Amino acid sequence: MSEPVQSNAEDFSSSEDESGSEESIDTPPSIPAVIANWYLNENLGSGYSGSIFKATHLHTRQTVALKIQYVHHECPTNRYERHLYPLLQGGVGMPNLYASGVQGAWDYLAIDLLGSSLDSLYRRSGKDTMDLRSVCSIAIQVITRLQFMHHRGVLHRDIQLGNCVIGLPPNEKTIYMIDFGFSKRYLDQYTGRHIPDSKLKRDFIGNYWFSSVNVHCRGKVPSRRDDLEAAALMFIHLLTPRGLSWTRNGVPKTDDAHHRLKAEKRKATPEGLCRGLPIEFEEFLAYTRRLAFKENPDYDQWVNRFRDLALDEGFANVDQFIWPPPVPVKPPIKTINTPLRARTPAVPRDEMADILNGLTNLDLCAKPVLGDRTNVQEAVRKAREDAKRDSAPIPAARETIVISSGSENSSPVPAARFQRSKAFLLNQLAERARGATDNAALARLVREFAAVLQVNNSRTRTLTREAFGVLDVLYKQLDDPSVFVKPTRYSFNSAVQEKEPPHIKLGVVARLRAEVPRAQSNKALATMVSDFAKVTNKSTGRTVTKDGFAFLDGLAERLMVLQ
Ligand SMILES: Nc1ncnc2c1ncn2[C@@H]1O[C@H](COP(=O)(O)OP(=O)(O)OP(=O)(O)O)[C@@H](O)[C@H]1O
Repeated sequence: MSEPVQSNAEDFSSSEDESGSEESIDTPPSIPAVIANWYLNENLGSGYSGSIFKATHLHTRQTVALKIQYVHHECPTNRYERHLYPLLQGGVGMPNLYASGVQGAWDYLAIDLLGSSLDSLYRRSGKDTMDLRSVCSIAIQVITRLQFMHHRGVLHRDIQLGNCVIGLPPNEKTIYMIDFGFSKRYLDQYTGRHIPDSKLKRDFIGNYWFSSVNVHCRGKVPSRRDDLEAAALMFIHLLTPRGLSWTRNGVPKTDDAHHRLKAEKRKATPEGLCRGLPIEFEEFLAYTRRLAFKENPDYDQWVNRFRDLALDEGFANVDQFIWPPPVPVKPPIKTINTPLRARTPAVPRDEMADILNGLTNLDLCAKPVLGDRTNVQEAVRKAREDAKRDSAPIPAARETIVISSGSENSSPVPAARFQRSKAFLLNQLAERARGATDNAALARLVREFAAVLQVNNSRTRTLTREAFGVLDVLYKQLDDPSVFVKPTRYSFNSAVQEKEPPHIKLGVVARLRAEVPRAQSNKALATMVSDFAKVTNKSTGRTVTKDGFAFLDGLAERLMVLQ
């Protein structure tokens, strides 16, 4: 899927012939059966500048991966790699280096023998996306690996799926970083100073698919932020059917094709790339792009975000990469927190016909369904009753306040009493949203929802569990009106635990506010409701901001248009 930019994988043919080459130094000799003390077994893979063999030590019988390279290769990466390995020894997911040297025409590195790369696991799965659990595990582990490498003063500079491999049993749940051929120290070994930035455009080092926009498209000097941006693109790629758009035509063969690829990569925004994905991915990519050249990334924050996302989705032991992914015990429950794309398993073609036939014969009974005009009569009658009930005055003795559409000027109510009333009102709203049969009814409910939140009392502007309940029902109705699930508690609980800087919320909510008038379908609105709930959920105090209320207004208006 991805190749280092100089690549055109070169094939060395394996042979028992140990004699040196008579030919020019441009032509590598045949690979011998033994290099130093290592007997070469099968070829595990070949990269741009060399090959990897499974190899056995002639005396100790230790088995390793032997990375060999012709000494006169134009890109002699082993020569650099052997100096980087010692800096990385001892870290989780960092291969051990057992021996290295040059024998005859061959420069070799003996490292831990590891398992399959993420690239080959993903390809062999035959699915058009990877499951969210696996991607969360990958995110947690890869960010942690980069944290370690950066802590040791080393940049990877070639993050890609082929360079992330799993261990062999018993380490098969650990992801290892390999291929430090393009790696570089970014801290001076004597002074500890960060390498300087430069205005000069430099030659590109990295890979076409995931190298950052700054490095790939603008010729900037790579730093820590670029390793993280590449990782973010890799995670998004795994969750995107058929992958990131610029990866779909294969490796560019001409300069023109390469220019087109760079233009496409440059113009892709985090929002555009992550539509329908859990908000964490978009925010992570945006975060990596905001980092300054020398800035120390907040790795822990992002590891925690991906871990919490996985917990919210009900995945256990997510720090471990388990492949193939464990089958969920229960079918996943869809809530406002459920990503739309990532949780939708790819359906094989032959199963699709059965599913469509099943849908044709589906008996929906009398259950009102948005958009299904044949079974709404009963629901319309109920809606009319609801509307009548809404406009009727509420008995004074009842412990609630009157909220009707746009009633922002309600008289102040003592806080404790209002909190109780608010919960009651929100539960009522959720109940009515559940029975809503068209977008106009939902639009009215959204306005009422905003009105309940906006009553002149600062405590009421926060999203309580009941408020999340309303958003959950709304999301369900917009996303898939034929099924209803009860709102889950964990969205509220996790909101209490998590604190995010407010600026993160503002960015997303402002975008939602700007985009809602252009939403093309109820599904698109459902995604926005989900994003709104999540970002408010994960922000300090769960406060609904001005942008948040503007978003709700826009949502109500859009629902009226999309009837
Ligand atoms: N330690 C290892 N254990 C098992 N297989 C490995 C190991 N290291 C590498 N491989 C396999 O060999 C392939 C090439 O390895 P690597 O990326 O280190 O070589 P390279 O010549 O630098 O390649 P590239 O041209 O992709 O940069 C990997 O994708 C992987 O499949």
